[in-house]
Amino acid sequence: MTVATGLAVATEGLTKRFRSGQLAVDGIDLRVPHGAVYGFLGPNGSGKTTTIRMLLGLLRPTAGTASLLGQPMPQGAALALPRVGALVEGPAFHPYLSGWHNLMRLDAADRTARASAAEDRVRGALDRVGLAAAAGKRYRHYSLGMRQRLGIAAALLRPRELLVLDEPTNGLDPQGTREVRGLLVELAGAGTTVVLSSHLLSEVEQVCTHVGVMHRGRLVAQDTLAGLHARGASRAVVGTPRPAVAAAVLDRLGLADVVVHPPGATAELGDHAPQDVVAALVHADVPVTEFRVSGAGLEDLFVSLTGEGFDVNG
Ligand SMILES: Nc1ncnc2c1ncn2[C@@H]1O[C@H](COP(=O)(O)OP(=O)(O)OP(=O)(O)O)[C@@H](O)[C@H]1O
Repeated sequence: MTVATGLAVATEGLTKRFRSGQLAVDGIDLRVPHGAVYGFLGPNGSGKTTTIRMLLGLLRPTAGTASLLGQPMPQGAALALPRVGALVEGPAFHPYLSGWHNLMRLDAADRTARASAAEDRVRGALDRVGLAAAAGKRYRHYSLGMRQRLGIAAALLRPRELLVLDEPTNGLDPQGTREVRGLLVELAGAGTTVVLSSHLLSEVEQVCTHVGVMHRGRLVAQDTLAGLHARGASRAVVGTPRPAVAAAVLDRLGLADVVVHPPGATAELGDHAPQDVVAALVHADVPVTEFRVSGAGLEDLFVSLTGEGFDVNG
């Protein structure tokens, strides 16, 4: 049952079908290496939150397995979760208490933490998320961004090996967004593995080393950011009335991911020189009406993977 792994997060065939019949997560194999900042990217409703809830043991999978820091979930929750900081739909903060007192309450609930150092921990966590000046303000008077940052502060009350954050910059103003992103980069620099879900391609591009792309419950791509850039940057696009023959030529040349796409075919160009590809097509009597190397980058790649545009703001 244990997922044998040296990975910070790993799943095998992780699946969730809700009682309503909705297949929210459909057999995904996540691979998050230690030290990665993993962007879990996908449009709203693609299954990110459901996956994260399963990873944290908050929701039982219908099928498949998940492991967190080498522990099978949910069975190994007691061993794994103290090493994991999570932000998922915010912890239950008390509206009439200040940020400071809310964190003191959460800290007191952690029996493994030394009580005499509680004030230092809370001060440190509020400082890190830029809420020191608002520490005395009641939670109900916090803006959405401040609430989000308090949630992250709660996740940082003790040193964590892994942070799992569901849309951590959602609802933040540009300044708050920059602060949270900076904080994530800083934490990652100190060795913390970070998994963050986002529907913002630009956010994932800015802070992540690895990316998993969700679409309708399926993980349609998973790679390093550099690897995805390479895939997005260099596809050969051939226009021809003989797409099947063209595809066979591309395949024979060793191009990866050959797709027949009438009226033409496309494939990953990889290291191949465009002129060699054109020469081989012509040599094989493929009438080439168009040849180009698509270099439109990640956004186009994601559109081609998911059939949907991504929100590129933020
Ligand atoms: N408790 C539930 N019961 C039934 N269906 C659910 C439940 N929770 C989520 N879903 C459905 O599962 C699908 C995936 O939802 P999920 O919240 O995981 O997506 P998401 O990618 O996190 O999107 P968002 O960013 O909007 O939260 C959606 O179609 C959603 O309506």
